[in-house]
Amino acid sequence: MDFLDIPTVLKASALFNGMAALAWLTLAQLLRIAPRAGRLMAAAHLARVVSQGCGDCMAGWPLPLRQALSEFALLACVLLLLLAVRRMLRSRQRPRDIAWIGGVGGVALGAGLISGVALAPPLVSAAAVAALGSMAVREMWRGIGDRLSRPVAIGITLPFAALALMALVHGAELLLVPGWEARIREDQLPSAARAVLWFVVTAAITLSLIALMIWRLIMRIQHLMHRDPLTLALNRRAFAQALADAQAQLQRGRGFALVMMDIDHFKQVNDQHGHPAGDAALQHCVRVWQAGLRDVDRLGRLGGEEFCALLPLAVPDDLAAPAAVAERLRASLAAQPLDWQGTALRLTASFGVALPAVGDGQGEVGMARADAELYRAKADGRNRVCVATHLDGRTAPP
Ligand SMILES: Nc1nc2c(ncn2[C@@H]2O[C@H](COP(=O)(O)OP(=O)(O)OP(=O)(O)O)[C@@H](O)[C@H]2O)c(=O)[nH]1
Repeated sequence: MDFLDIPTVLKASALFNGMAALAWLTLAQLLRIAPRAGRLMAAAHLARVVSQGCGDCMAGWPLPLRQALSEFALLACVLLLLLAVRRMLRSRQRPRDIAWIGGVGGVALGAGLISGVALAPPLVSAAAVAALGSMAVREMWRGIGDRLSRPVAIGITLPFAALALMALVHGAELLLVPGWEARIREDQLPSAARAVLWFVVTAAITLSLIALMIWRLIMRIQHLMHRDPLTLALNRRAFAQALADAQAQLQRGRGFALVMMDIDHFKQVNDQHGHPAGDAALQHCVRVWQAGLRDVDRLGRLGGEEFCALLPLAVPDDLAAPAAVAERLRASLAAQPLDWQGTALRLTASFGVALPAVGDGQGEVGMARADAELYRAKADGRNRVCVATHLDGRTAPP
């Protein structure tokens, strides 16, 4: 690479990392987009600048000081990067493992620098970067592997795999290729090709994190579009879409049931305890019901205190299964009063269960039948489940 000299590459890399840190800070502080992950990424980029000797602004500094700063900054950079990945993926994993690797790596680095064995610090750094890089690959894959298309997930994960691999290869060459110790002692710069490769990997990692952030934003927007803001159940429009999709599946033999539910005497909660208590009651009911439903079930808020659950069925015509689910939901709500400012508010709800009709594009027939059963449950005294008596919803609506 005759057209590129190493100091130029290092300066370009320092400039890129400085600007990337500024961009992440702007996103985090001014726009409040992924603020914690953004701050961690900004710190990681600044650590990267230090690890590369800030372009060549440390040129006049004593070699041991430069080496110590560079190795510790590289370790810090990769630690911060992994923390940022976890924040971006909203991982609940505690950072204890990262703290351990950071602590052990830091002590080993310190010992290596003090020992005067020239190969020790870069070897420790390479091992730590390889370990942290592979952790990032594993976590990235766990977080997005089955939520994004395969090529996109591979593309986003690849730079972290490249980081781990390059650190491994560097560790191996330190051990196996003669002459490295002398090069480190004489403070020889890496080749231009090597410097460019590291620069490209750093830039690719930044792009991966940006892609992750955009994906998170899209997920957030979709969440806001599809969810009722108070209870986080599906909103009416999203539920209608889920129902239309389920109706389409019904043609292919995949059955489902509708469970319409309505909180009993909800107006009294508002009237006696105030609107905030009513809001808390709605949230409480959804919490209790969601806990009793499976991941494949969809719970939607149709409006006010009326909800509907769509339950995919293993056996298409089996009304007994959704009836049992509705009974369980009824019983669990009745058994778990809401604690409202020290007062136990006993809440109950009425349920109507029905099967959908084939060929009913938007599912209106099934909804009407479940609604009729709900009406019956209210009329029969509330806090009960009523199930459509005519089981064959496919051919003859009642
Ligand atoms: N706090 C709160 N109240 C709401 C919300 N949406 C609707 N409501 C109230 O829900 C109440 C519904 O009352 P009704 O339709 O009379 O039903 P109910 O009192 O539950 O009586 P039954 O259904 O017959 O048992 C009304 O007072 C609405 O103002 C909301 O988002 N928050």
